[in-house]
Amino acid sequence: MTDVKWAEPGDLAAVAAHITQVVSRPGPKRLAFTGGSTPPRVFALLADRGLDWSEVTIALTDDRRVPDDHPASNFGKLHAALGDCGAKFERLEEGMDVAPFDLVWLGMGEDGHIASLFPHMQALIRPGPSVIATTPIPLPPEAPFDRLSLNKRALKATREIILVITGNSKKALVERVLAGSDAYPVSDILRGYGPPVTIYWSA
Ligand SMILES: O=C1O[C@H](COP(=O)(O)O)[C@@H](O)[C@H](O)[C@H]1O
Repeated sequence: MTDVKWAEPGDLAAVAAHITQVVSRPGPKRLAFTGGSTPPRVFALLADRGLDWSEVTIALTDDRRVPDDHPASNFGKLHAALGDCGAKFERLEEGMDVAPFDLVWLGMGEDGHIASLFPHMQALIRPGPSVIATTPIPLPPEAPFDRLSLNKRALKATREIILVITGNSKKALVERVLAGSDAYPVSDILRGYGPPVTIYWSA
């Protein structure tokens, strides 16, 4: 069973501190960052820290299939905040395989989706590749786009996962999963076999 622990409830500074620790380890590091609305707030904290990113490769767990300059582009937001930091950026391309990570940072939607693995979706499942095309059903009104996503195997190929959630309803969903619900995409991350997970929650 996965080793899951809750971080002390706090703000997103604790998430930035966790990522800082990983970035500050000696040697090459591979990080996968989530999409959604929370990351830019953490990117802003990281950008202010003067970290040495020269041995860091940053990938995304998922993205919307939109141009980089579209407001819904996860890559666009990542690049706007950290594009000059010195890290190498690895773009998601359908059908590609990715090397294992040191840290995978996941967010979670109100429906329990992680990356762009939704409870109901069309996904092109092919043997092998880590990056798959997905289409949520129904398309969420706030981001009605086809997606690219790391599959679960790639998300779990990491030394550790941090799951960063905000709000009481997402906290309640995670508590249901930890109490035994297998109904959500996040269930397998928290209750299947895989790397240790630290959950960061803030109101
Ligand atoms: O659409 C997405 O949103 C979720 C939740 O992100 P939030 O920061 O807006 O709560 C995210 O986990 C996922 O990667 C992304 O595709």
